[in-house]
Amino acid sequence: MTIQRPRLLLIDSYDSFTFNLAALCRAAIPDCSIHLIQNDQLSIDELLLLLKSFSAIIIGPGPGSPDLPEDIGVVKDIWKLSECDLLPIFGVCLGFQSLVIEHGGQLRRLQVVKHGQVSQILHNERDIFENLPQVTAVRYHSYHAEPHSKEIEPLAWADDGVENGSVLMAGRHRTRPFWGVQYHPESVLTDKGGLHILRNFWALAVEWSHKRGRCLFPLEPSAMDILGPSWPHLQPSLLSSSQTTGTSVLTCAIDLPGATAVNICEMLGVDDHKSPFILLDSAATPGRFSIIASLLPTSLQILYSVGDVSVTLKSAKSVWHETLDGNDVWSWISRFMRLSKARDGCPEVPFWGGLIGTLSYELGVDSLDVPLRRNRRDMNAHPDINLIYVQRSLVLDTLTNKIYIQSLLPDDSEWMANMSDELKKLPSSSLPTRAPSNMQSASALVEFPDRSRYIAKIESAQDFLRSGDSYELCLTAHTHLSVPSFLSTWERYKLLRRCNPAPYSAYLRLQPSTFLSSSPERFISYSRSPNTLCQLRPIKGTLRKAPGVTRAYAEEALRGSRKEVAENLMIVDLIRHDLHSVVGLDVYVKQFCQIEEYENVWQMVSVIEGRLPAGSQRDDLGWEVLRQSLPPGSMTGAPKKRSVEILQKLEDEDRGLYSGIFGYWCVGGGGDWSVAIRSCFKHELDSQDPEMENWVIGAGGAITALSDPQAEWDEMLLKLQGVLGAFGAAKPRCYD
Ligand SMILES: C=C(O[C@@H]1C=C(C(=O)O)C=C[C@H]1O)C(=O)O
Ligand SMILES: NC(=O)CC[C@H](N)C(=O)O
Repeated sequence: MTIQRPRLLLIDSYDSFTFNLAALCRAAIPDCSIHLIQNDQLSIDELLLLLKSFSAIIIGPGPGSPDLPEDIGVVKDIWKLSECDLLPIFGVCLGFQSLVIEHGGQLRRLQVVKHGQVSQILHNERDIFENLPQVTAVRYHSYHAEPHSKEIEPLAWADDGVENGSVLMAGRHRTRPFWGVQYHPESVLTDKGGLHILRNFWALAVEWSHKRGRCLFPLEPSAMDILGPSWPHLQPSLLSSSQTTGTSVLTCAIDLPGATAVNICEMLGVDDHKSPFILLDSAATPGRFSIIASLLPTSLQILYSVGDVSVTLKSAKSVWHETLDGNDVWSWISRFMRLSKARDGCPEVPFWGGLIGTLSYELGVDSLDVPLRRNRRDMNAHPDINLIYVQRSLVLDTLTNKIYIQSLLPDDSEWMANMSDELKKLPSSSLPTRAPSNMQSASALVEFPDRSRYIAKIESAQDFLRSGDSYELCLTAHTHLSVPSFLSTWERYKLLRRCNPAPYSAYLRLQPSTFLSSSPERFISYSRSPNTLCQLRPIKGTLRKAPGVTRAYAEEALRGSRKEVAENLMIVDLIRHDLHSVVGLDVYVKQFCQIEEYENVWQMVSVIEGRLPAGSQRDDLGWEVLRQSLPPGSMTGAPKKRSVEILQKLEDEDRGLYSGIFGYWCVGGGGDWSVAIRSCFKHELDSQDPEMENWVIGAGGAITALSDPQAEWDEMLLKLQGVLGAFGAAKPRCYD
């Protein structure tokens, strides 16, 4: 007799924590395989045909309300299974609420919603809580369900005191094999109420199935066609093996104490504004390497905007298009990088050559299947993908003062020797950047977001949080600047670098867009294969630096604040989900809510890492995680899809390059991308007047139910302030 592996059906209601639940199930139920469907993917009749092949169903959390068909989908009908179709079911949050209300219970709104809040769970140590004395668990909910019939047996509660009184936290059906919890067993801060509960559920489920004599049928090929492969899985398109062939990277390292990225750029002719220029600048710690491209007239630029059926390729002399032939742009870029694979670069240098540039926020919105605003192409839109293939580069290690001169071109030793000679002639430091004396008189016309409008948007965001549609929303707005163009974009970048030096600074002149960054936030970095390690570093929690605001003060104000930790936790859980969806099980939180110091602010930063099982060969794993994780969770809120839909309505215009990402994918396989915040950008055609330039600065912050609208407005201005300095502008006094 063959022993069947347990097989779970996980129903997702478009949540951003679903793969965390899948990982928890794998840990609790050894060797189980998990098939995931969306709650609107199959009708109940289609689902009934598949159920005999599953050991149990897990119903995940989600935005919205369990009594709205568009939010709950097929889950509503699952509770009505006939005796012969019956199987064990476990519901989490939205799934639990549905269980209770479909068995006579009442759905109610919490008076004080709980998003990312940790509660003590009181229970009677029975059933799924057997052998569990203490449970502290994370809650993400705006509704709660009260059992009004004998059918549901309550198993656990949270005592919310005057806020909400006693709130049901778990229950089971008295006669049918249905269980559920209101809290989130899969959250990283849920202690004991996660793994043990799932294990206890599984023991009870096995016992019930055994008594019933229920046996598991194999999954037929037709069912596999509907369900797709089980999780975790490697998509075949991503199973490319690591090549040992490919271009050989030429590297020459020289010691140049005193050399700066600014000096090197100026030596390379950054002030010639007719051609593109690229600097990824580690202008502050923890940044270490600064990358400067030495571009050629033949350097290839790759441009794409959502909806295009081809990729536009450009060099100084020509423009041509390559059709996507029904494939998506992501696989086009993956293929490009596979064909550009290189070897033998210096292992300690993160970038040997490869793609550098920007990906817009809307590219991510589109990949979530959320509709974009109409007519976005009528304006001088920035391309959604704007990358340059860099074949010659200089990488400055700011720690050792070594410069690596690198080329992917064959027989390029003459260029390398000349470059080395030129670099040795550089003065040993650059002159300090000063604001030009006429800066104030020719200062910028600044159009700030309207305060009362922004506050009204914060309040509507909070309505969406109270109605259960989102747990956190990162609301943002653009500030538009019109400035006389007497200062070159490079001079402006140097001012920004001086006002707000940051680890992910950048000067990217990628026609038609010029993008200047002083970002503190890494989105994702991924190491070279094999055993690619992906790291994401979301920031949530911002505090202005001021006299008396010491590290100890910032620790207390950020790490000691329930509101700030909740904001950060929600994004940590969201990113764990994004990573689990691609890499499978090996995802962990390396750092939780640490305080980091930047030029003008203290920030609270978490670090989440994920790795494929040893031996897996996936050259584009990092790219796949990047693609699945856009837009960055710290810029959307959670659950991501519903939050982005809400933000599309609340915000007035496309975010464009702001909130997207910028960085590189190296021909050796690694990559490093940052979140495009504390930055500004302009389009080369956006001013009718050649004497004027129009710049955009985006800024915003995460709104939660605990947010104070005035404080959120101030936080948005604080983030704006660091960039306004590069324009000789300041926020209006009347806003203080
Ligand atoms: C939205 C911005 O920043 C984001 C929001 C943060 C917060 O809410 O504390 C911190 C860093 C970013 O993820 C911005 O800088 O414009
Ligand atoms: N996390 C959840 O599943 C939340 C369920 C529901 N949207 C609520 O807010 O109550």
